[in-house]
Amino acid sequence: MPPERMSVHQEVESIQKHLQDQIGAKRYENWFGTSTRLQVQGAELVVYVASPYLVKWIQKKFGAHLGTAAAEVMGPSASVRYEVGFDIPPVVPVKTPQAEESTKQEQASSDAPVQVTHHAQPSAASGSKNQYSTYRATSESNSTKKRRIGKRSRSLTDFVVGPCNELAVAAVHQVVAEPGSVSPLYLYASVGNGKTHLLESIYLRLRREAPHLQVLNLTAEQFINYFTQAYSAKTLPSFRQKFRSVDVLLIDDVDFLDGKKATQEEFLHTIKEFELAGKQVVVTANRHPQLLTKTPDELSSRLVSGLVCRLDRPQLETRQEVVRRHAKRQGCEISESVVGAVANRLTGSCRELEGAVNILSTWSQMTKKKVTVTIAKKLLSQLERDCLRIVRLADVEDAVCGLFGVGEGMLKSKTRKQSVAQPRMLAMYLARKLTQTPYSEIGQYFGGRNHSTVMSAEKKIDHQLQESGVIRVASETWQLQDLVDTLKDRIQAG
Ligand SMILES: Nc1ncnc2c1ncn2[C@@H]1O[C@H](COP(=O)(O)OP(=O)(O)OP(=O)(O)O)[C@@H](O)[C@H]1O
Repeated sequence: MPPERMSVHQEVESIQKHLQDQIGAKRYENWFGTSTRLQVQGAELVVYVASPYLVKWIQKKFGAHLGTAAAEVMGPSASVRYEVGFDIPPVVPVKTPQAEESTKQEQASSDAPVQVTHHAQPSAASGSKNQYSTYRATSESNSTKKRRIGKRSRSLTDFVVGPCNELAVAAVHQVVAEPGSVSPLYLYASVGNGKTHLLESIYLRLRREAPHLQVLNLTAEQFINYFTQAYSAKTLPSFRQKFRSVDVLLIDDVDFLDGKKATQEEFLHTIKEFELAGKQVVVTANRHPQLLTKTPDELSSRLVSGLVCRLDRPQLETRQEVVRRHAKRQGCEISESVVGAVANRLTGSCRELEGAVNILSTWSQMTKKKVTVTIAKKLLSQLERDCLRIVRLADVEDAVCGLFGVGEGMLKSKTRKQSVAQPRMLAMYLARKLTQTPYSEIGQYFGGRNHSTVMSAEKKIDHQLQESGVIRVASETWQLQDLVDTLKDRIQAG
């Protein structure tokens, strides 16, 4: 019988001890004291490192030691994976047997017996084995997102495909089958509809099926951080070399770059290099490249030059399947009527659906009762009441001005210049659709205009939407539907 394994906490301690013995206490303290953390996950030793530069360094200098220590403590099939993250998790928690079990279940339900950047060598075999490195950047793009370290990885098989996202999913399959063939791939959607999930799926698939490729997965905010750090430290050449030497670049939330001139320029050069080398870039955003209004034309036209796919809000069948699968993952048994009740009620995003299932599941665990349709409806109406956001006219005004770069107060001015009149018309339309405000009050708000002006704005935009029309503002032409969807999402998200 194989010897029983220690707890993960003991294993980490033991690996740390082995490392100290191999490299000496001082070097250990220097390199593994504060800027690196170790975690044991199943048969993997995960080495969390503070920056991509450090990853290379740690792999080169200590890859073999880490491999040896992992093999000694966890057994010869142990493997070592490196993760990059600003939010390095605190010292490894001691896992309870239940936690261990749930980790195993999560791993089993994930696409991957996800695999590792390189296998640990039981003997003094080397970091040179480690001819490929797959980074995973793990700090978050903005405060609204949770960090991904320790979170369930989201795989392609977990992703529910429906008419709302099938083109995007087909493109993702193409990217993993032949990296570089659809580049740049630009995926955009409103919040919670699968952008990050698809990016992570690409990362996982490539790590498993093309481990020789270097894949860099990070958020646009991290890109900015690395860039500004390199800029201040005068290490831009090394930054460029590191970023441009990877084979596949995955960047989440590129809308975050909007208006950040210096980083946009750097990003543009990065994309150009990738294009020249026939390498793959995949980016996600909350809107079409054309609606990145503070982005230079050269960059937005690069971004549309590959394939641009929208992930629409999920239709009923997709929502139902998301609910079923998430309930199953939560171990929460729900009937088809409950699935229907949730999916009919929440139409916005998959994240919303998962949140609702979490509430039902928690209720069921706490009360030890099965969720009925009546209970589900009651819990969901409480949820809706708590989350209800009241849209004000000023929210509409802010969102429209922000998107078109119209100065404060201009929508309320008398000017009839097209660059202001068109956004104003759109603002009136959105005010009518998203608030309960009467026509006369909307007219009053936007510069003391008559109620008939608001009525005609509503009618005109409705008509143009039916005709799949475009709207011209200044020298730009916009797809009206995209514009309206983007603005609605922003206003409702607050
Ligand atoms: N089609 C889908 N099938 C299954 N799960 C999905 C699908 N779309 C989204 N989800 C789930 O919904 C949650 C939110 O998705 P994700 O984080 O990818 O959203 P996002 O589009 O990146 O949102 P944000 O704009 O906030 O970054 C995740 O848990 C994800 O796994």
